[in-house]
Amino acid sequence: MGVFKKLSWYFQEEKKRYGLGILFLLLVAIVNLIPPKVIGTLVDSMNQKGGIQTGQLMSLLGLLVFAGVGQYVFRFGWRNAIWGGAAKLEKTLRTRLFNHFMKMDATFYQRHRTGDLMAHATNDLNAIQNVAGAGILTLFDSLITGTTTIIAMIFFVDWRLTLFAILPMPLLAVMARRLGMRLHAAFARSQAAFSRLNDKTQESVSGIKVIKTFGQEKEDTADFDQIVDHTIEINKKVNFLDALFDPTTSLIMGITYVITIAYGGYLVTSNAITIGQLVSFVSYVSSLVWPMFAIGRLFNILERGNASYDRVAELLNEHSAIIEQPDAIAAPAHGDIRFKINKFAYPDDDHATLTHVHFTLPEGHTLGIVGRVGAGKSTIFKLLLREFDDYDGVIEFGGQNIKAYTLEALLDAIGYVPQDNFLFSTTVADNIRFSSFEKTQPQVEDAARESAVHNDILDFAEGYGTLVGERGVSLSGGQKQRLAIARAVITTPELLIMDDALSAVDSKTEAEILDNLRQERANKTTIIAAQRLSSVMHADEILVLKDGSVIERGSHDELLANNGWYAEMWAKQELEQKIGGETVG
Ligand SMILES: Nc1ncnc2c1ncn2[C@@H]1O[C@H](COP(=O)(O)OP(=O)(O)OP(=O)(O)O)[C@@H](O)[C@H]1O
Repeated sequence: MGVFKKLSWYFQEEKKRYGLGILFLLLVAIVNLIPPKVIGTLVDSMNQKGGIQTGQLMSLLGLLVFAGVGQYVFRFGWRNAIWGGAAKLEKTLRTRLFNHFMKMDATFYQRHRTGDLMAHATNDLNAIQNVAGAGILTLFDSLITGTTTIIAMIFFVDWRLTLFAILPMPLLAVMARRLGMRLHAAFARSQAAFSRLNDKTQESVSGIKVIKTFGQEKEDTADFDQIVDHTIEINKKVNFLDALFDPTTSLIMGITYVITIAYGGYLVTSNAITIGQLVSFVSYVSSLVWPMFAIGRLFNILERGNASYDRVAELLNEHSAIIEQPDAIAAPAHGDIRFKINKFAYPDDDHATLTHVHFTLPEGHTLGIVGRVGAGKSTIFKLLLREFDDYDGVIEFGGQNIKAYTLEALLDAIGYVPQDNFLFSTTVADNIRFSSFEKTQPQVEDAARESAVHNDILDFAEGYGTLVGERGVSLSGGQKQRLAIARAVITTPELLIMDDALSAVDSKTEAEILDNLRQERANKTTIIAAQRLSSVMHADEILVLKDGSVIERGSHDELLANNGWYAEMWAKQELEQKIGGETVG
């Protein structure tokens, strides 16, 4: 019952709706008492000498029609109120959870796996919704129907018969609870097996090219079959337990009917009750099956809901480490960038990823950052984007600490092209105007021209209207990178960050894009991280990073004259270019 208390804020908010729902449940329970009573009276009247009078028959039939119509209306009423309340709760929690996910920082996503977060957003919310729907229904319906039926049995028939007849009923609740628990555990295993099967299917389908290239079809199919067998085995257990419900209910109800007929028959023969009353009683007994059964089910619904509520509440209680100051600057950031990091280590990592990385980037200048894989280039960007706040040092944008801005003001000023691009399942045009949907088609096309992807887009079957992403056409790595650049440059950001964003385009296209950027962004600041040195050779300053520290810095010419790592790498890449090889890092 604890989960009802935890959800009391919601029931409080929706007390009118739930009050109405419960009132309708009560009305349904009351009209439900009419048909058995009417049938009993009919039997008794037909048993009388001279049979039933037409007038009496008509009024009894009228009562039955009234009960039928009443049930129709009141059932609609409670369904509307209670199921509607449950759906509204799910929507409220879903929106809250989604907004929370949006607010959380990078460490949160490092702590929680995407699959788990998705499970919370689907299964857990479903279980909580069930408490506000089926939970409330089963609780009140079983209480109301159970009580009104027992009262009717006592008043309309006989209290002793009632007492004997309901004796086996608690067994029904116990059975529903115990079987329910076992079924729940089996169901959880079945869900886990199903997730595994899902993962496997997704992995095999998306990795089909690799599987075929390596001739692993047989092995993969065998692996798949094994997982399918395992899933079926577990589901058999679920079906077995599920199949026990009906026969067990029938058995317990059978015992109840035997007691009712035996003792009720005795009461009829001893003239304590009439035949009609016994007929009514049998009908009332069958109305008690559901309430008893429901009480057993209720515990399972509440238990699942409770565990799910705790998991969701725990997630919602986590706070982002990135906190905006109450008086944060909301005006978009612009101006020089001063990056002065003495030390930064990722959370839960003792080892410093950046040490003494200092640079000043005047507004309108371009900075190049090069270095081997894992040198710390992307980490610099993560700090600029305020994905992590916990470092020794300071980062300023336009003379203000970046932590002094609202996140929106900071991020609006930055156009970021990450290493791994993500395209949404929508049109090419909408992917480009992702951060600002008000951009017009000509603006979208300008951005595409600037990133040298316009002609490629015109070659697609439906041009800018072509669907990309999961359900769309497959794009080459270079096309994806250029679309990501277009998405970043369309807002003409104060600071453009390109994190190895040209690695998949050929040298000619790279030169074209860099040339466009120099022209279009003459007064704007740009930072380019790259493995290929030709991407940064025109930068005003280039930093060479090694193990998170700056080991060389200067312009392209200065670095060549320096004869260090940069000069050596340049010579190597020049040679590769000449012999037509690929870039190495
Ligand atoms: N979220 C993280 N948590 C812990 N360590 C991380 C995290 N991200 C990166 N690292 C580590 O920090 C170091 C620097 O990584 P970073 O991605 O900044 O390098 P990089 O120079 O951008 O390399 P690449 O060109 O491959 O992206 C690496 O050793 C990496 O393993």
